[in-house]
Amino acid sequence: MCRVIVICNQKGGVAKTTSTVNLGIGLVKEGRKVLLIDADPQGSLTASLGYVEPDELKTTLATIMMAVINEEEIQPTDGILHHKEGVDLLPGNIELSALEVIMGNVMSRELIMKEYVEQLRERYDYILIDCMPSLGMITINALVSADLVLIPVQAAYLPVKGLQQLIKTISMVKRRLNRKLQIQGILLTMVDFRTNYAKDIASRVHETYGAEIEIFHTVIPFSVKAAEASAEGISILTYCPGNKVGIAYKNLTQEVLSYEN
Ligand SMILES: Nc1ncnc2c1ncn2[C@@H]1O[C@H](COP(=O)(O)OP(=O)(O)OP(=O)(O)O)[C@@H](O)[C@H]1O
Repeated sequence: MCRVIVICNQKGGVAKTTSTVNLGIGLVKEGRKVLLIDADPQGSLTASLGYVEPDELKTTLATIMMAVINEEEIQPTDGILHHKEGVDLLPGNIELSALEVIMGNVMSRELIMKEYVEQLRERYDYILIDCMPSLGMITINALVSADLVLIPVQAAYLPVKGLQQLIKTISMVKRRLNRKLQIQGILLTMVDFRTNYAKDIASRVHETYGAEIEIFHTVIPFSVKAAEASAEGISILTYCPGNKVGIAYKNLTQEVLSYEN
């Protein structure tokens, strides 16, 4: 059974892309077939897997969604790239911004991505969708396509307001468009264990949301190696396997796998 996980938070720079890459490749290393979809016009997921000029790619999530809108014939594998670490990637680029505007006039516009993702379910064990930092129509499409939402939260400020908006949007999508949608958990990222502040934020997230939402036991520490790995176009699991961030993503992978049972 394929599981579609959306990595989502409308706050920018909270490690959505880093978590998509390292959880995705972590799952590949555990023998799962994984597709990553870049649903961010910045194309950071695409770039951090080594395709450093996302805007030059011909077939991307935007062109595929446009083909669905125009009812053109597409093969499910069109545009999918194979990364050297064994993960597949449907790239994304700036054309997603234009698409978001065009979609304003399209009938059943929330369902476009789902129509495509459904065709891919039989080919993969996991499909991870990396969202842009906004709750616009592309992100809504990702939530409608998904089974689970993973919410990275940077332990650097108290994210209460932003998270409430996100949780409200997820509940609305669940009520109106995708009844099976579940929040898999909040993932605390970039935690600097040397500071009391980070520890304080972590415990306040537990106090505020712990009763309502799962919080992953795994916490992702802060390390500059995370940025170095993405500049090399590979996961931190391969770039620096013994690094604390790599170890944390391996633990996160095990937690995600434990939901298979
Ligand atoms: N554990 C970590 N320790 C230190 N730096 C990190 C860590 N995880 C990610 N980063 C860095 O933080 C920055 C933001 O991370 P990332 O791009 O994954 O966030 P994002 O939520 O996807 O951003 P956006 O909202 O712009 O799409 C990047 O420079 C990344 O390399």
